[in-house]
Amino acid sequence: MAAQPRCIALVGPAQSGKTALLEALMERTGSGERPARSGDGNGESRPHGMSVEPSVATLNFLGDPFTFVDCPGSIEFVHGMQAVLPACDAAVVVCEADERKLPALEYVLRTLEAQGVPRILFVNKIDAATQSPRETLGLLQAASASPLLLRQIPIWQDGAATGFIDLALERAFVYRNHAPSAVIALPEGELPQEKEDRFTLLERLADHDDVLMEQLISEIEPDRERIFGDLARELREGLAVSVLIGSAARGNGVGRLLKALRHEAPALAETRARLGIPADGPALAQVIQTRHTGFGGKLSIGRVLRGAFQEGDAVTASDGTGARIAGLVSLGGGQAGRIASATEGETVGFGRLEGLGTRATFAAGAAAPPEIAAPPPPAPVYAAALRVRDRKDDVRLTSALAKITDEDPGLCVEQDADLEEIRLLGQGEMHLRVALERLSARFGVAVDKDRPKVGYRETIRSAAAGRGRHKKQTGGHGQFADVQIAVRPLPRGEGFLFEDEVVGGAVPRAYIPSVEAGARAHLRRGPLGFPVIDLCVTLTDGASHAVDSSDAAFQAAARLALDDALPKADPVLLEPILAVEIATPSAYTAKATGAVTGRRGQILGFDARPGWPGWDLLQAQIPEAEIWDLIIELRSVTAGVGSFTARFDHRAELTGRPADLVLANGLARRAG
Ligand SMILES: Nc1nc2c(ncn2[C@@H]2O[C@H](COP(=O)(O)OP(=O)(O)OP(=O)(O)O)[C@@H](O)[C@H]2O)c(=O)[nH]1
Repeated sequence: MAAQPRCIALVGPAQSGKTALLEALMERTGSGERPARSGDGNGESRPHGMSVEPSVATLNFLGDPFTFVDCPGSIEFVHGMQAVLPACDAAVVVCEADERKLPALEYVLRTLEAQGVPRILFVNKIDAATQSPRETLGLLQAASASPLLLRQIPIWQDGAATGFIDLALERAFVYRNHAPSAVIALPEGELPQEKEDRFTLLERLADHDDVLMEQLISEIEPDRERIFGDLARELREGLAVSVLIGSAARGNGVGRLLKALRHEAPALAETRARLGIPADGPALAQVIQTRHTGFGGKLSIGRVLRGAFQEGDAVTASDGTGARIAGLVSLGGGQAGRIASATEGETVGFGRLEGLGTRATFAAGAAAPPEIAAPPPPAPVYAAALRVRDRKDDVRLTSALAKITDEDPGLCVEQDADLEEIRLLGQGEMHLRVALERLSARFGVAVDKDRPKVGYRETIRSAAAGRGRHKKQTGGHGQFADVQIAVRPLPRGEGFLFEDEVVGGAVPRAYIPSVEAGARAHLRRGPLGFPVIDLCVTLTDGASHAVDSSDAAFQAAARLALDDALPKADPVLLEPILAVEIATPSAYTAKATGAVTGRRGQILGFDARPGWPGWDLLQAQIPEAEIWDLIIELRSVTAGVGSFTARFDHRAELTGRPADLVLANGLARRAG
């Protein structure tokens, strides 16, 4: 029986060569075609020179089937990896000997460590390396909680790596571009280094293997089986991380990587154990990605973690949602096309699982399976207000947005009824740009984006009185109402209060609600141009006319009375202040603090970030008006990895120059 397909994630910092590695893997295994990418069709060139979503390819190596999922590395798209990881058997972390990318590498490794995903490090771009692997390892170790095990060392000739020695195998290879490396005799000159590095590797393995420790002490040569057995166990148990070297661009080191995965990567049974899934039970899968084609077809990419699914099977997700598999398709690797069933371990496309999103766990039958935990999507850090170019597209925009947010859990949509604004929120400027390109290319909805508006309010700082007299004598029925009010400030957050202190029926009972309604409506726009809040309006006196008074007349008089009172009550702008939590490597905390204070923000304190050694969590308050591009500055001062979450906290008075600017902008907008 053929082995069950393994599913391996390719992850790592931006531009480290994950896509190049996937292409090299496919080339090496003769799986010709480029990996399938989202709905835009196979082999789409990458318009922005980076991966913006996971792409999946299946291939066969020496009879063993593999699915590789090439995950984006750029910080604005890296969240695409989160939903992929739980269902994978292992991850290959593609990285470089580049100190500047260390925080990004650490971010990826912390994520894998937190989820307990077994991992191998592939140090790429050995063709351009200038450091010895030991130096590289010293650098990279800082990013990994588990010890790194150097398993290969390069053979140098005239400053370039021309081959490598595999320390576990004790065999030397010479690189051949885009072809398997050829075995050569261990070069004499490399022997002392090889002995030293191999001993270091074995010593590390002996930390968890007493027999091996005995053998090393007694200078008995351990057999290969034991060494490979230990390497496989350490990978599975996360005790250590093997480090392989190579060049994806030249196809060097790719065969050894495949062999390591073939022999050492955990099989599905172990992945199930990691996820707490019993071996027995109905067929079970998890959705790692969702794709919508422009023509209404939804494809959920899922890994089968138990059993097998057939086309037409009824399934139930862990939240109880039921669906039917409309069709099954294989992914990439040249054989993309309809298939009748999906077997255990395979990663395939499930057609039309309506109501099931990325991360959904689903099982065959009517019973809801327990959910496989996947980390929640990242909180949005950048927003844009959307404006359709053609008003006719308003309705289509809503359904297209629903589809792109279904595909990409890092995106979300917010409707602000007050400000009459639809906002798209995501992980950064480029993330939103790509999303809008998708809206236009795939759903034919052309959209422009603006900086989101800020929900300013206004209030009053002192008490004042006002009078409104509405009187119209036209033809037959006249209109008459006279209203006297007092306004006074209320504590922040209390909103609006209406009191009636009229005595002796100066305003008839029936018209008191009219005064309140008129006041409420009028307060939607105060003297500064914004909704007025945190004030009490008291009806103190008034007058009516037996024939000419009406609900409308009293509402009009209430408005006039407010127009009289509010400007005398010392109106002031209120701006929303957000409670912000910033996560950053401690080395950049001081710079992150600077980004807060430079935005009229206030630092409340900071702490160590739980589970992230070497990181801080900074608590701050920042005005909403200043936060829209905070992420851009934050990333630029934290080697790209700083992030934040924000929520509304309170409103604060805004005075002086920033207030003048808001008011001037408001006037300019009103003028046209
Ligand atoms: N010198 C050298 N360059 C490489 C190697 N592998 C990849 N590159 C280059 O590194 C750049 C990034 O490669 P990609 O494969 O696109 O990187 P990626 O990790 O998929 O990028 P993202 O998914 O956007 O993070 C490209 O310019 C590649 O040509 C390698 O082995 N050696």
